[in-house]
This record gives sequence, C-alpha cells and structure tokens, in this order.
Amino acid sequence: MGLIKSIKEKAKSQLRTIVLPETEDERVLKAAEKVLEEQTAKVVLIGNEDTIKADASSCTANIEGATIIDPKTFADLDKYVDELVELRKKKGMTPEEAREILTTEPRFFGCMMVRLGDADGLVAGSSAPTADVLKAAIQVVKTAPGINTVSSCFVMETVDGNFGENGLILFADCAVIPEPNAEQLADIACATAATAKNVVGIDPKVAMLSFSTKGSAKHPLVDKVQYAVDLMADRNVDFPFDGELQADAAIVESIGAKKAPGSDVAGHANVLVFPDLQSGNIGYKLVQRFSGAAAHGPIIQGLAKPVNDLSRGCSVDDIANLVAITATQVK
Ligand SMILES: CC(C)(COP(=O)(O)OP(=O)(O)OC[C@H]1O[C@@H](n2cnc3c(N)ncnc32)[C@H](O)[C@@H]1OP(=O)(O)O)[C@@H](O)C(=O)NCCC(=O)NCCS
Ligand SMILES: CC(=O)OP(=O)(O)O
Repeated sequence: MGLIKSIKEKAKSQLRTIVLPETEDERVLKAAEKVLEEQTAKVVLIGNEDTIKADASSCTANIEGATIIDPKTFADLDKYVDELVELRKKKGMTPEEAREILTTEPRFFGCMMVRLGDADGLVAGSSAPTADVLKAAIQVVKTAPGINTVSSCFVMETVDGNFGENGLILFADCAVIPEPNAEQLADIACATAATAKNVVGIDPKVAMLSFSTKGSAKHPLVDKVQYAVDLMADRNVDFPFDGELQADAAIVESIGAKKAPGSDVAGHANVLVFPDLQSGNIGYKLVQRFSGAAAHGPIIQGLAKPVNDLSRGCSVDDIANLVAITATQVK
C-alpha cells in the first residue's frame, strides 16, 4: 500500500478533529470536502458561517458535515482570551489585544482550539507564509515537554523508487530554523528520525549533509555539521546516523562506498538533514519540481500537539493528505 493510502486508513480508524482556519482559500474548502468524503477526519472551519457557505457554493465545494466556528460569536471566547493573556503575560499582552488576535487571526484561534482540546490538530499555510503559522503554533500550542527545538521535515515520495526507502526520503529542516547551530542540527536529526518511525513507518538512517564528506573540505560550516554528529554520538541515539556527508554520498550506494567507506548510512540514507534552511528549502523545491516527487509537509516537529504547515503552492490533494498525516500524529 502507498504511503498516503496507509496513512489515510489509519486516520479513518481514529477520526480526529482537524481545524482548517484559512477558509478564504477555495483549495481549503475543496480539501474539506475531500476529507469529509474520505472520512479521514472531522473538519472544523473557522470564519463567518454565511461567508464560508457562500464561498463553498461558488466553488462547488460540498462542506456539509463540517463544523463552522465564528470566533466573533464563539461562546467560550472569554476562556480563550484568558488563556492567551496568561500565555503571553511575560510579553505584556492585554485582554484587549488577546481578543483582537483571536477574533481576527484564525490561525491563532485554531491553535487555541487545539491547545484547549476543542480540536486535535490544525493544518494551515496555504494562504499565509510559514512564519505566520509557526508563530501561532509556537506561541499558543508550545513545544512538547522536554523539547527545545521546533523544526520541520518534508516526506518526499520520489518517483523511481531507487532512493531512500523504496523512494521515500525525509528532508529536514526545510521550513523553520534559518541558521541552526550544532545543537539544533542534532535536535532536527532526532526529531526527523522520530517522524520517520512514527509517521512514515520506516527505520531511519540519518545523513547529516554538507558540501564535504568526511573532511574532504575544510570550513567552519563543515565543522558545525561534524560537531552536530559528535553531539548525536554523545546522546546515544537509537538509530544509525553519519556525517558529514555530501548528498550523493548519502543516497547513491556506489558513491557512498567510495567517499565514506565503512559507513552504515552512506548510500542508504532515508533521512537527509540539511545544514541550514536555505539548502533545505531550496533542495526540497528543486526535487519536487524537477523530478515530480510528491512533497508532504512541512510536517512540524517538536510541538505539544500537531500543527502542520503547507506551502502556498499546495494543491487540494496536498491539503487533504496533510490533514490525514496530522490526524495520525495525535497522541
Ligand atoms: C519560526 C519563526 C517564525 C520564529 O520566529 P520568532 O520571531 O522567534 O517567533 P516568536 O517571537 O513568535 O517566538 C515565540 C517564542 O518561540 C521561540 N522560538 C522561536 N523559534 C523557535 C524554534 N524553532 N523552536 C523553539 N522555540 C522557538 C522564541 O524564542 C520565542 O520564545 P519566547 O516567547 O519565550 O521569547 C522564525 O524563525 C522564522 O520566521 N523562521 C523561518 C520561517 C520561514 O520563513 N520559512 C521559509 C518558508 S517554509
Ligand atoms: C514550506 C514553504 O516553502 O512554504 P512557502 O512555499 O509557502 O513559502
């Protein structure tokens, strides 16, 4: 069974409640229809009921069965306001500011639903830059206990099946931390290994990428990746990892054997940790567009509850697929 098919089967058996706050986007309304039709989740749409219904009708999206919540008339708004003030009191947020944010920024309202258990997860980002989704998630949902770093990965479903795990390969971090330090690179590697296991169902083999393989180039940027590898060794992680490796050494067996002989990851990696956000974000988009790979994500890692982002270039299917992925992340 393909990845998305098996994730949808799992989601169907759990039927979680997922919030879609960006209801001004017709792709979201069409995705809501698809999710309801496939019964992979219950759907909550945020916004004015008349407007959402009129928009759905004009794009012929059947959203019957979705729950529509208008923050402006929401019965528990005062409770949400109190919670946001409490969360942001160190930053000096007033009740008036909290009310304004919750009634005008649906991503914040949706994240508060998730925080307070009125929904299980949230998917947004089709009509806002990633930073807007991340800010709502980090400020409201917060990191999971014991976790310092929020990061992201894409599950790339490549076409020819030769790379990674029968064509499945995770790329990280492609959406969150612009210039990770070595500690954060190690955190990204550990979080992505967990996503590989828990969401994709594969045993992770993690390559810490660079423009150098095993000291073939000398530069402070190479030193940073080597230090991240040392930190992972200190953490005694329970998955194979290696670095620093160039991308070809990580994913092509013959090149891995030549550039990093003896490595149990080189040539077989199914998790690629990029050294920074520039390489990660550019890398995933090039693979997606040049090769026709499906890019599922960005799946956000390290939050207390599942909130996932979309690229603004996403399709209706991308949104519906990410809703199913989000549903299966609920603990
Ligand atoms: C993620 C991002 C939005 C955070 O920005 P920020 O200005 O630090 O966000 P906020 O001010 O809302 O931060 C809220 C809190 O979360 C913390 N935080 C920020 N990034 C974090 C991370 N990756 N992990 C854990 N905590 C984080 C902040 O330190 C802050 O803590 P505080 O409230 O105790 O001071 C920012 O790093 C960003 O824009 N990243 C790039 C996103 C992007 O453009 N991606 C490319 C396209 S996909
Ligand atoms: C993940 C990402 O790159 O998002 P966007 O394309 O919306 O910037």
